[in-house]
Amino acid sequence: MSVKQYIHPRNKYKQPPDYKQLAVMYPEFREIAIMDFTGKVRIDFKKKKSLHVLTETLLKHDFDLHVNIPADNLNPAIPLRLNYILWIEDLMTHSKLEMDKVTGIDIGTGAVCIYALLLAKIHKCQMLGTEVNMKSIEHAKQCIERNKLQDLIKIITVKSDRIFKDVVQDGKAYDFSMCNPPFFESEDDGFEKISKVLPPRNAPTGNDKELKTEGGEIGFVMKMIEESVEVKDRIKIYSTMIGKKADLVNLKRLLNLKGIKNMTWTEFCQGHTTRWGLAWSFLSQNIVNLTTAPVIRKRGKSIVQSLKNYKTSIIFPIDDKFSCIDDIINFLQATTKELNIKLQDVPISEDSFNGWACQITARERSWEHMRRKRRLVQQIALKRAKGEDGKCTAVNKCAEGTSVNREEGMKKLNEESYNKELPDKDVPLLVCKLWVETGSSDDSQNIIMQSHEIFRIWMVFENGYGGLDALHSLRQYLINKLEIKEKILNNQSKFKKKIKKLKNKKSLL
Ligand SMILES: C[S@@+](CC[C@H](N)C(=O)[O-])C[C@H]1O[C@@H](n2cnc3c(N)ncnc32)[C@H](O)[C@@H]1O
Repeated sequence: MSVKQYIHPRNKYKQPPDYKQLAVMYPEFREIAIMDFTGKVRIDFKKKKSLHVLTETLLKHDFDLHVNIPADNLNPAIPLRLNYILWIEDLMTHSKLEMDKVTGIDIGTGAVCIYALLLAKIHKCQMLGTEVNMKSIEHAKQCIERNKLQDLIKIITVKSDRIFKDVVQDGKAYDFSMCNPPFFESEDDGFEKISKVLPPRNAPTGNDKELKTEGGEIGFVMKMIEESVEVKDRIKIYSTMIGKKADLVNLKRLLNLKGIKNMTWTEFCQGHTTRWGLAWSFLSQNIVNLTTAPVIRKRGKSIVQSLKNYKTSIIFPIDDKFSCIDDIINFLQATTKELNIKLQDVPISEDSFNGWACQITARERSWEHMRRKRRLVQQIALKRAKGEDGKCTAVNKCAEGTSVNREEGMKKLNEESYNKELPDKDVPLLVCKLWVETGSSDDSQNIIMQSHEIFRIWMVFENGYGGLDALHSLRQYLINKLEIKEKILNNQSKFKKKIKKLKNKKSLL
């Protein structure tokens, strides 16, 4: 499957640029173009100069923008920048805002103020670029003047320990903010780190000042989120690009911790690199609902599907009660604690699974006791109610002694099942892994274009004398406790048939 299929559908670089045509039209491009013996024109991506010339040529050819990228500055690769801009367009349209009327902020606009230039040129957006580096600011201003976009773009200098506070102090409101944050920790040598892992496909570009920040990318975006809580809806939609999937997962958790549920994320796929976009808003979902905004997410086969052990799942739609993975994690942690089930987090490699995993070990069918306990309490309440009506005094008598009877009953019940269930106290009843992930309700698609999101809790059997029967009974308990019986999207008839078949063969327990 081509990587290009995940690029935004309106991104013109879905089709690679025609290098031959560019070489014919632009002498500076001709200088870096290489023609092979078949007559095919290519460029050397390992040369910094070639990357800069390619970007300058594409800006000129496709957008009528005239810039020169300083030799020691970051090369703003256009297909990625365009993917981000197209997502901003989607978010604005989804929020019923017209692109030619919106005002945006580009945090850390850089020496070429690339996002501001493109948005002003394509849509006539009013843009404010913020920057800490004086040299970049000077160069960005030259780019704006050269392209006669002074009426649409303004650049301001900000202090390096602030993100929005210097920007919105004049009381002005903005429709969106965007940012390509500095990626590396101040202490890191990012380039060295990258080149140690992989021989780079493209020459690294950019200097320490524009690429490094205290706390790295995650530190920068955390500060952005903190400040956004103060600035609130003076910016309608906050957004940022993210370079590492692990950072995306942690930042989504931070938003959730702050109670910011009106959020979304997407993938920017172009060629060999993937980046992510995260957006959030403090506006009510009646005004701007990011949770239903268009997104592009590669389906990617999660590693759970390739696991050999028997597995079943609970699939249900995301709603207000369970709106993000953290809600499910909290639910599972609380429920297993209540049931005296051991739960241990399972570390997972960041690229193979976009979710959370744990291993649980149950020594007894504590969930069944819970169920019986609940039924008993319900029965007692019913009996009491009948007694209060005066219709059933005999039962009422029985209800008077309920607490004693109930405790005794439960003790007996526990003893009975303990003796029955634990043939060897060292062998657990059930060990299984739980994998929690989000996905789309339409499994037939490779790309998720709209966030009709669902939760999938995979239950993967590991061992235990309770066998698949225990796994299935715990699954049922979780469904009841989640109160999703009516909403569940996968029915278990196949599973039940399989259990029945296995039981008949006496291969269970
Ligand atoms: C990775 S570069 C992105 C440049 C450009 N936006 C792009 O996408 O090519 C990050 C930029 O953020 C700037 N920067 C760092 N801290 C900042 C802050 N607190 N406020 C605004 N800009 C900052 C850096 O100087 C650098 O130019």
